Order: sequence, then C-alpha cells, then structure tokens
Amino acid sequence: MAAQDAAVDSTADSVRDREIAVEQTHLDQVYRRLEEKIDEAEFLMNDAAKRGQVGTPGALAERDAQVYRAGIHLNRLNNEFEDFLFGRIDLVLGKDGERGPDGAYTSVEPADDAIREDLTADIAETLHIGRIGVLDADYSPLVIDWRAPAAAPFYRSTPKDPGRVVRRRVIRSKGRKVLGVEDDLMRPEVTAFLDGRELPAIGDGALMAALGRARTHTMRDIVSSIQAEQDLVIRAPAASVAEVSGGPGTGKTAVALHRAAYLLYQDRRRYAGGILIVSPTPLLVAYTEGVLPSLGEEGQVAIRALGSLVDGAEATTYDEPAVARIKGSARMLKVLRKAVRGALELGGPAGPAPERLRVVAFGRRQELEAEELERIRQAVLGGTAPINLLRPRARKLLLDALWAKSGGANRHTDPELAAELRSAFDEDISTEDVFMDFLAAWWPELTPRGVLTAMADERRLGRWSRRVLTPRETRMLARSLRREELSVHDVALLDELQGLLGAPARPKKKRELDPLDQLTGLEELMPRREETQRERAERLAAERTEYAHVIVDEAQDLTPMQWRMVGRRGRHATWTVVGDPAQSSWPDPQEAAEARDEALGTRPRRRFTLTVNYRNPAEIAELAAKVLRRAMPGMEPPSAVRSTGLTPRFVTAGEDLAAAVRAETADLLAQVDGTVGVVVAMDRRAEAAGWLADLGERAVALGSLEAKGLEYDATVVVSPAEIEAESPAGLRVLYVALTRATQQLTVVSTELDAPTADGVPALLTE
Ligand SMILES: Nc1ncnc2c1ncn2[C@@H]1O[C@H](COP(=O)(O)OP(=O)(O)OP(=O)(O)O)[C@@H](O)[C@H]1O
Repeated sequence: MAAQDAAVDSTADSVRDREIAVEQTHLDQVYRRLEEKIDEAEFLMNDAAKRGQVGTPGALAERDAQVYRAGIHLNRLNNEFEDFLFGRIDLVLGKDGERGPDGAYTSVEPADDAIREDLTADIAETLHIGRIGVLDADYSPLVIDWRAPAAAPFYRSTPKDPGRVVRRRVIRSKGRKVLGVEDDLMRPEVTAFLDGRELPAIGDGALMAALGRARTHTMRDIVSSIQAEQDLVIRAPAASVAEVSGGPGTGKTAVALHRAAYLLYQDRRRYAGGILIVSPTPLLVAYTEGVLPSLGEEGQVAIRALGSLVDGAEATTYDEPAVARIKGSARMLKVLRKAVRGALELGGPAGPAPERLRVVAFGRRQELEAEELERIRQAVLGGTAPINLLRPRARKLLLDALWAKSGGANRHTDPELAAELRSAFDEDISTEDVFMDFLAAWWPELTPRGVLTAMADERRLGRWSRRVLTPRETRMLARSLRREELSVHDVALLDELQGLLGAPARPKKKRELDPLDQLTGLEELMPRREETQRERAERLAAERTEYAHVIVDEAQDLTPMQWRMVGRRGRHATWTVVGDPAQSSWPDPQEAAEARDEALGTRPRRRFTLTVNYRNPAEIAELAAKVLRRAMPGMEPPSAVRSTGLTPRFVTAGEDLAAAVRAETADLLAQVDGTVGVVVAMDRRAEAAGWLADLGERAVALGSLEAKGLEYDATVVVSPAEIEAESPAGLRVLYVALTRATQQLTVVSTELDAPTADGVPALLTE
C-alpha cells in the first residue's frame, strides 16, 4: 500500500515538475522580451538626452515628454519585475471567434460545440496574467495586464459560472524562477486537451495558499487571488457611487486599493485629476501604502489619513470619546459659524478695534459711532462670501457711511464731478494710518488655527455655543482646545473653518530652472530625472485640493464633520465607499448617514456586498459573532473561508496584568512566524507598549481605535470589558478588536470582565 502511495506521489511530483517547467519556459520568454523593452527605453532616454543639446523650444518639449515617458517605463519595469507573472487561464473556443486589441478572444461564452457530448474539449487559448501587459514582437500577448478586460475571466470564473475557463492557475515565482503552481478547475467534469495532451490540475487551489501565509507589518496585494464577488467591485464602472459593505476580513480595503489601480489603468487621462484614498488612521496608511507600487508612480493616487487631509496638519492624537463626539457632530457647524463672526470682534494682532472710528477727510473730522459700526458689520455679513473675502466689502461700506455723513454727496449735481470728489474722498481716508489700523482690527484676517484658539476660552465659547451645546459639552470642548497638539477631530474643524473664512491667495511659484536643461549624458540624466519625477509627483499631490475619484475606507467611522471635509475634496468626483456598520465607532449612525448622503449628493449609487471572511479562521469568527449579536442583533456575520482547529485561548490575569499579557504575547510569538498585535483600551496604550518593550519588533501594542483595518498572525485582546466601557460604541469597537487575527487569538480578562471559571469574559459568553 505504502509503495503504491509512493508511486502515486512520485507521478504527482513529476507532473508538477513538468508543469513548473512549462511555466518556466514561458517566463524565460517573457524576460527576454522585457530585456528588449528595457534596451528600447534606455535607447530612448539616450537619444532624448542627445536631442537636448539641440535646444529649439519644440525639441526641448518633445525631449522632456519622451524622457518622462521612458523614465516611467523603466521605473515600472524595475518596480514590478519581481513576481510579476502570477496567473494563467486555459479557455475553450468562444462564441464568435473575435479578438480584442490585446490579441485575446473577446467572447465570454463558449462556442456551442466547444465542449463535446462526451465531456471532452480542446483548449483554444491560453492567457498568462501579470502585473503589467507584455506583447511579443509580433503583437501576440505574452502577458495580459491584470486590469485588462481579457484578464477578467481569471477572476470572475467560478465552477458555478465558468464561462470559457477550464482551468485557472496561479503561478508563484520569485524573480526569474517559477517556484510553484496551484490550479483550480472550473469545469471539473470536462477532460480538456491542450496540444493533444490532457490538461492536469496541480495543488489545492491558490486562495488557501495565499491565506495561510504569515503576516508582516505591511499589506500584500491580492492580484493573484481576487475572488469573483470582489472582482465585480474592482471593475465596476466608475460612473457614480459604488457602495461596498462587508464584515471584517472580507477584503474591503484590498478591494478599494485594487480598484484605484484598475481605474487608473482603465482611464489614465480622466484620473490624472487624482484619486484620493481616505484611511482612518496613519497606521492603516502605513500598512496599505506599499500594496501596489504602481499607484504612486505619477502622483495620481494619494492615500491620506483623516488627520492629514488638510494641508499643513498632521494630527495623530485622539480625543476622548465624549469630546470626539462633540467635535464630530454636525452641531459644530453652527458653533463654528458663530465663532468666526465672534472672532472678528476680537480684533487683529494689535487687539480689538476702538469703539468708534474717527478719521479726517478733506480737513474735517468724520466719525462713526459704535451702533453705526455694528449696523455696517451686520450689513457686510449679509454677503455670502467667506469672511476673509468680505474685507473689501467691509472697507467699502465704511467709506460709504463716512461719505454719507460728510454730506459730500450733495455738493455736486454733475455726476462726473461727484464721482471724482468721491474717489478723492476715499483715497484721502483709506491712505490714513488711523483708517488702515482700524480696518485691520475691525475686520482682521482670520486663520482657522486662530479661530480654534479663540474657542478655547470657555466663556467666549459659551456665547458661541449657546443653545447648541450644553454647558458641560462647552466646558469639555474648550478644555480640549487648550491643548497645544491638534487632534484628528480638530482637523475636520480646521477644514470647515477654512471654508468659512476663505482660502488665502496662494503666492505664485516661480518657474524653477529645469535641471534637465543642463544635462547631456544618460549617466547624469538618470538619477536627476528620477528625483524630478518624484518631486513632480509630490508637488502635484500637495497642490491638489479636489479629486476625480474618492475612495473612502472604513466609511462607517467618518463623523458628520469628517464627511463634510472629505465631501469638499470630491465635489465633482465619482466615489467608492467601503465600510461595515457593525464596526462603527461613531455613536450616532443616523447623523453620520445624513452627512454621508449630503457629501455623496444625488449621484446614483450601486451597492455591493462582500460575504466571505478571508482573514479569520472559523474558530475566531465564531467568537466575534457572539459580540456582533449583542452589538447589532440580526446582522449576519460573513462566513469564514477556512478553519485552523485552534480555538481562542482565555486567560484570567491575576494581580499582575502586565506579566500575564507579556507571557501570552511571548507564547504566541513562539507559535507564529509573523506579527502579534496586543489590543488594549485607548488609555492603556502607552502602558501596554511598556509591557512589550523587549519582545522585539514582531509584537506591537495598539489602542482599540487604532486596530481598525489592521491584521496580525495572532492577537491578544486585553480586557474586553474595558474596551466596551470606553464609549457608547464600545461593543462594536470590541468586535473590531476580536477580528484582527489570521491564526490565533488570546483573550486576557481582568476582574472587570467577570470571567467564568474557564476564563471566558462575561461579554463573550452567549
Ligand atoms: N481574494 C483574496 N485573496 C487572498 N487574500 C485575500 C483576498 N481577499 C482578502 N484577502 C486577505 O484578507 C485579509 C483581509 O482583507 P482586508 O483587510 O481588505 O479586509 P477588510 O474587509 O478591509 O477588513 P476589516 O473590515 O476588518 O478592516 C487581508 O489579509 C487580505 O489580503
């Protein structure tokens, strides 16, 4: 028996080896072709550099464009050389036999006689899929770009709806070497032949292989294993709003990122206007930034955390939930509107304006009393423009009032002479120091930061927040604004204030000397060119305030004020909004939904739901589902795609919580190859970092709100009850914390958790 097994194994091995060799031959061919392309790109750059010496304006512009394109080409090849061929599909003949621009047959459905009655078929087409497209010298496709229409069947085909695909193969390669293949048969009942030989199937499928890998501190792309329901979202037409919901681990973040790559590929021109990806935390930005290197290459895609959306602000601290709730609420809009008007009265850098205005015009004293000034101020504020832009109007109405008082209007009947007199009057007054100083104090140039600082005074804020916030809320808000450091929620307030105040005029940039003008040879050209390319991308990203497409990740967490901030960046954009209501840390979902509707406007929406959890094994998903039932009764959890046989571990910490967490973390570090995340209540963050101090880089401590979107091989969740008690949305935050592990979960309880004899905290029992 054993001998028979060994014989079967060795045949399997030899079939596998043969199949790997087949793919190796193809990869070799692709590399030969790529080398030719690189030579071409280098020649282009060389040639362009030579032409640079000619120096006519037309030649310079053409050279610039050519060098730029060639630089991108080289950059992309160098970036994506590694592991860039990852898939293959074998297809039967299509219905109409027509080919698309990439040389592949276009039909999705098989021809009527493609599968014979005896369930045999011939493979009519084999396509290899990779990160970029490569055509052979005769324009036949060596590799199809994963975003091209011809690659869609690689992702869309399922055994239930196979289309023309008989076998889907994922190829694992490193550099120039093919390491392995994993096949999925889409029509297992069919025996297919390729060049007269039966098509074999190797391995247990690629998805499981991908899911079992250890996690690092950065996310991996999923181009080789995108699933059909995910592919529908990635390739959805970008005409309006795509709304994607799905539970933890269903690939929402991954899908959002791959969608950005797809949109850019599909319509580079349109998205030259920029794609903004909004992420909840800097940690998630860092985790996702490197997923698809090609996203950043031309500066079209900006991945920004909510605390870094406003130029010059880089907020990473969080307010306590009660304060965050005030700052995020749409009620703040009323408070801010009052605050900017109130801040006017506080005056400029030299203090408030005098009570009355006294000037000399044409040798006579002119005066405006306090009530008159107030009337004028109200008349100016009747205008719709932002406050800072109303300054010229303020100046004009002051001069009008002074002119009316001077009686100058009655002095001439001839309109021309009257106008001349008036302009002399205006000039006389407005060049007077007294008038200029008065205006600077009476209608000062306000800054968002300045207004926010003004709001830190409790009595003042009390006036501005009357009937909107309670005295207790006012006190908490004023106190938090007295802190030097900006919080993530302050950033949305700053942005709102910027809108109310008006944008300051941008100083015009001088055209910098193009360093290329002085270059003659390729050696010099290369490094400098790379530098200017990156600089260009950074400049474009920094200057952009509106985008062509906005992708919002973890959308359930945006506060109403944050929705307004993000909405301003996509007024003319198409949108992709992904989120999971069950993971929302915002206590008032209704208010947030209204703000979201306002940001998205009346654009038609297409809804998608992702249903499969690729992150958590069934054992962990089952435990998390208990919290979901408490947090959102009736809500369906996603179904876990795999199971590990390892049930979550429960530990009750005695006196020494630090020692218990440390020991459990060390234990998990010994069991997994990748990272271990220790999730604690927000105000235990610093303390927890200390507990793990010498456990090495694979272990990280993070606050419950920072865990959003991240994942680890194993997690230690510390005191579910503490996390739950942090905020009104605490149960949903706990649900997030429990769904971060790809392999193992340990829950450490304290007394507060009222654990059972087995150490299971009360919140995690049925
Ligand atoms: N088709 C796939 N093939 C391989 N891995 C996948 C696939 N889809 C998702 N994953 C993996 O599953 C994990 C979860 O994905 P992701 O973080 O995008 O989920 P999410 O829905 O955003 O989760 P959460 O709501 O918890 O933040 C990631 O490691 C991702 O790479």
